[in-house]
This record gives sequence, structure tokens and C-alpha cells, in this order.
Amino acid sequence: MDIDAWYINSSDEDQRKPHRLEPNKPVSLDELEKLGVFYRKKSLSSASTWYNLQTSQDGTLDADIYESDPELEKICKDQGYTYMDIITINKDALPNYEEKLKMFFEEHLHMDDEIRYILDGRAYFDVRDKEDRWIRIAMSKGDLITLPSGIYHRFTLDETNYTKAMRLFVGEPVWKAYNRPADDLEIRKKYLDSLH
Ligand SMILES: CSCCC(=O)/C(O)=C/O
Ligand SMILES: [Fe+2]
Repeated sequence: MDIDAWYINSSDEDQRKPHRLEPNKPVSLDELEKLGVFYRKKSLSSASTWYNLQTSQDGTLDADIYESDPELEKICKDQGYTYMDIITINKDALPNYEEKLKMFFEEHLHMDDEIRYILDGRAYFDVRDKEDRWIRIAMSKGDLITLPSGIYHRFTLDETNYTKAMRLFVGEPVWKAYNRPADDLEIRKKYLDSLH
């Protein structure tokens, strides 16, 4: 499977659950790319993933050797990622864990692209589609995702309650999140204009 993404229900039950519709309504890589969301799965070797599309290359990322992975180095160089750090999200490792999880799950946008590379564990990113419906994207070890600046989104752990992720930026990191509503921001208007 290229990607596991799906429309979610509006239940208030635990955010860590999959919240699939019945029957499941999957979302393809292509549909995500139309929203400006680019996703690359470790095991993909020939699919037209965002990086392959941009470079016509076909390398394989390996989260086990992220400190010296030539493929990751190449991506950083090609995409201009100059900043990276690592966040471990679980109860014992992350200061103010509950508060941070609550913050990550508030619907928000950023001025910059959100680029995350999952080094271990699992998590979900939720993004809004053009009709303002939530799409849930399952992330696991070796997956890399880019959410465009201006897209409304949120993040949650899944029921395993653990993930370790690399956060990448072009230039200095800007962590500020603008919670919805942020429709008057230029970056939001620019994002909406980019959809067709
Ligand atoms: C996996 S990194 C934590 C989540 C985060 O930084 C963010 O902005 C979520 O939208
Ligand atoms: Fe975010």
C-alpha cells in the first residue's frame, strides 16, 4: 500500500483511535498531492512520490541510520533543509506532555511548511481537504511528510502513545502555530489560491 490515509468521522471519542468511516473512505497519494501534502514512505521504491517526482531519483530512506543516511542528506540538500532536530513524544520523554499533545491537536496552520520524518513509533497527521473535511494520515517509522504553509492541520499520537520524529526547516525554525480561525492571514489566502 502506498499510503494509509482516510476520511474520519466526527466522533468525540479518544483522538488516538483511527476514527475511520464505515465503510472506510481511503484517500490516495494523488489526492493528498492536490492539497499540497507530500508524503514518502520508506518502502516505496518506484511510486511517484514527491521526492521522486522532483528529482527523478529512486533512493531509499533508512530511519535506522538517519544520522548518516546519504539519502536524507540528499533530500536536505535538494530541498534546502538546513535545520533539523528530534522530538520524542511520549509521557516520560516530553516535558509538559499533556499540554503539548493538546496544543498539537488544536487545528492550526504555520507560516512555513511542516516537514516531519518519523524515526520511530507511530502517529497521525490530520489535514483539511478543499471541502473542509478531515483526512487522517497514518505515519510510521521511515515516513516523511510535508504539509504546506497555510493548510489547516493537527497532530496526534495513536494508541501506542509513542513517536520519535525529526523536524526539518528551511532556515531558522519558526514554531508559532496560528489556531483556527486564521483565515485573514496572507499565508492562508495564498494556500487557498494554490488549490485548483
Ligand atoms: C511530530 S512533531 C509535533 C507536532 C508538530 O510540531 C505540529 O506542528 C503539528 O502540527
Ligand atoms: Fe503544525
